[in-house]
Amino acid sequence: MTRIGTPLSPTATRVLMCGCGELGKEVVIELQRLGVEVIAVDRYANAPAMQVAHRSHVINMLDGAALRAVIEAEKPHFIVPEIEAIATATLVELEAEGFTVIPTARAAQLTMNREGIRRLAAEELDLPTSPYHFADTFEDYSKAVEDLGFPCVVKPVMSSSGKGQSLLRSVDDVQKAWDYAQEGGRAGKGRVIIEGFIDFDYEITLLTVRHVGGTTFCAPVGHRQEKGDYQESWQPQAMSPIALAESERVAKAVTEALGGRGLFGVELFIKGDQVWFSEVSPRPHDTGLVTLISQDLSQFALHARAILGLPIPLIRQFGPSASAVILVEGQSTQTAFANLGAALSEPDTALRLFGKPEVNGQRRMGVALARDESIEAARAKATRASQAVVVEL
Ligand SMILES: Nc1ncnc2c1ncn2[C@@H]1O[C@H](COP(=O)(O)OP(=O)(O)OP(=O)(O)O)[C@@H](O)[C@H]1O
Ligand SMILES: NCC(=O)N[C@@H]1O[C@H](COP(=O)([O-])[O-])[C@@H](O)[C@H]1O
Ligand SMILES: [Mg+2]
Repeated sequence: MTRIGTPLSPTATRVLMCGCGELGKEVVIELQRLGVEVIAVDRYANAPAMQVAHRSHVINMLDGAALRAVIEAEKPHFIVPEIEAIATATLVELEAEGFTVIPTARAAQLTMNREGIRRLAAEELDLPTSPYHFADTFEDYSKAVEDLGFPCVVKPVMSSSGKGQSLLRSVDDVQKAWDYAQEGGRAGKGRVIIEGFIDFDYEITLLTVRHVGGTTFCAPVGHRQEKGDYQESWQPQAMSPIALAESERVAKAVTEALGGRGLFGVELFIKGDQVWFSEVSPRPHDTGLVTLISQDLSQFALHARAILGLPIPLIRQFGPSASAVILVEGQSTQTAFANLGAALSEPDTALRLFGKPEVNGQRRMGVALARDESIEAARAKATRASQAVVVEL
């Protein structure tokens, strides 16, 4: 479809975003720039993407009937999942009824649950992954830990941003890691994955876009995670030509298997020339926030173009760039961000403040962005900008 109508008129091109966090907000801004009518849906009011959409709905997106009701009422041309925790079985049904899900309903379904995507990658596509087991009971989980040995990693099968995830170093960690995984899953108690620990040199996200003209890779994004949650990312990550070629092979295989059009974040672990597939987001990736300063077409602009069937002839990379998150800890519904003059005092810096309406515990509320002459300098600059921001609860 290369035709875009007038928003709020009978010719409108309508996109419904399922999930309205910081990633969705930037996608919505890109869609708005192209004159798309955007309907935003999430579990709470005033979510970031709702603040830049034409209208919004607050529903429990894990409730298939509620999701169906909104979609049938809004009749979007494109349904764009932004988080994993959605009633994806309903998306599969809606797709069969003629709706278009980005990239595909099956991709959303397979990646909602770590088991779906892991079995596809390791068992069907034969891609290298960490060794793994799934377990539903403490007993099976203990056996799996014993089999894989220490260190190993346990995660709820349905979770993201490291929620419920633990690194087990010894038998002393077994019980508390289980308890945390049972609390941390987005959809409540249940199955976990236990993975052998990969002692990688570095990890990357290979942003891969499937568009009308084929598949294009962005320059690799390196990142640093703490407790399963991203702290900083940079682009380009230096890689050996062999590791890069292998990364692109893996990314191509997994995105081709998921199909459809859109931007994917393929997470890979690298040691020397060796590459392991970890997981994939069939949507923009948090570590890809760096592309807001590192590329002429950010991952969000690429997603918008791919969704709408618009060409992507070239992605221009602007050189060493970095992002550093702004995490807020505490409790507030009126967080303020001060000292912004200092945060933005250096050239080639930028900030995104997501406008999340509440913090209760720890929450990513913004990100600082920077470009410089080297990755080291860009990382240091982004971190300085992030740390300069003074949070008032
Ligand atoms: N098997 C493993 N070996 C070594 N490190 C791992 C392993 N699994 C996860 N990690 C580390 O934990 C991080 C988060 O893991 P993972 O991506 O599976 O969690 P997540 O909750 O899906 O996070 P997100 O939603 O942010 O992608 C990884 O990026 C990596 O740094
Ligand atoms: N790793 C996945 C990720 O970063 N997802 C992003 O975080 C939002 C949820 O934030 P919240 O937990 O603060 O509501 C999601 O809506 C998405 O934008
Ligand atoms: Mg991940």
